[in-house]
Amino acid sequence: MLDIVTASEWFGSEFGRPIIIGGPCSAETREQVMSTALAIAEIKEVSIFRAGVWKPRTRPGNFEGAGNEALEWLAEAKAATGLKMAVEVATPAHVEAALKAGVDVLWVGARTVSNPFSVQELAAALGGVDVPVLVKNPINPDIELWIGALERINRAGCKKLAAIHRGFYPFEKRGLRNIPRWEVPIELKRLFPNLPMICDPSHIAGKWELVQSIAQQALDLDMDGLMIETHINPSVALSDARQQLTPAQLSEMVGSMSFPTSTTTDTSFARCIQTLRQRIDSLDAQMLELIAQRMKIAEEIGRFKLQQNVTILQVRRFEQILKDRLEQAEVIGLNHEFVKNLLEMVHKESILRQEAIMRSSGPGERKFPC
Ligand SMILES: O=C(O)C(=O)C[C@]1(C(=O)O)C=C[C@@H](O)C=C1
Repeated sequence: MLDIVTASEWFGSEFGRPIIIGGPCSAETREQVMSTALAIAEIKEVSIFRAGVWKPRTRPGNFEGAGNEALEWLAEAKAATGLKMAVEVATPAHVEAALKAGVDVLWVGARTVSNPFSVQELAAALGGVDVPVLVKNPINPDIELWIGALERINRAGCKKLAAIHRGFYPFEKRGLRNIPRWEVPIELKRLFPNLPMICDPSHIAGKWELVQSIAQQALDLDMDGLMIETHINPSVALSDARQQLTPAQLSEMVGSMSFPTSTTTDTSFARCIQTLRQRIDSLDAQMLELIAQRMKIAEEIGRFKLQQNVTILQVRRFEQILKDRLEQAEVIGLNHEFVKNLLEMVHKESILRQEAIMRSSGPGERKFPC
């Protein structure tokens, strides 16, 4: 369990869903921070300005952030725009410097979250701190590590918590920069329904032109906000140049997106969805009943195999099943990958049941080849 307060209580009543965070990957110069912040402040939906001050880079020799000096630029941007300021912290010294400079929101990056030692040190530094802390997912889709970081920070006394989904490391570099694996943030939402979930479509997309469709997908999946990298002139950005939007593009994007709510008071919608859900309930019940019948048959086959000393695995038969069912799937409009996964799961369960039958056979019941 996480002991958290809702996002609407973070900064007073005017603050809430969706939480839109915009700003450059890195704070590079005073001019870049000020011009980006002033332009972003014109977009009424954006309430928080983000900028990396200390940049954890994969390889040495790249721009590693402007450091403490950038905190002064952020303080100036905050005074000029009224936007809340957010920075990434990776060490207790970062936490101390950021809070001293009046930073309003801290986030913990994917690499830091991947290391419980670092998270524990950060948690100790965050003890009793009242600013919101946003916890990015770890690099690999390890939900326990993500939950562990949230718990460590929460146990230190931080109640203004949110998670950020920024996708997971792809072993092959093609298509999106990070693999979304939407099922992971969905599972986190299921486990912690009151934990705000913010999506970072910039890191998932890796290219500015793909950011909007990922952002829309996140909102359709009931995420509570977006963190979008925005730079006054992305072509000269010192980090993540390819995935940053201009403030004008951010404004257009936010204006053209749909922000669905998780529920509605419309009574005809409620009636329709209730009828449709009842049909789904009934079909699910039939589906499970059919799977149970199929398993009983697999067990019966297992008992014959035991008597005749025949192997459980029948590759040719399973291949034939896959081929036939996938042909049928295509005709009736079911996704190939989905049906293949489903059949593989069903086959695995059949095998487990037949193995249990073999294991429970008494001595002498099993023949051995002569
Ligand atoms: O046909 C069989 O021999 C079965 O035991 C059934 C079944 C299945 O579940 O479809 C299970 C295991 C075999 O590898 C092939 C198919």
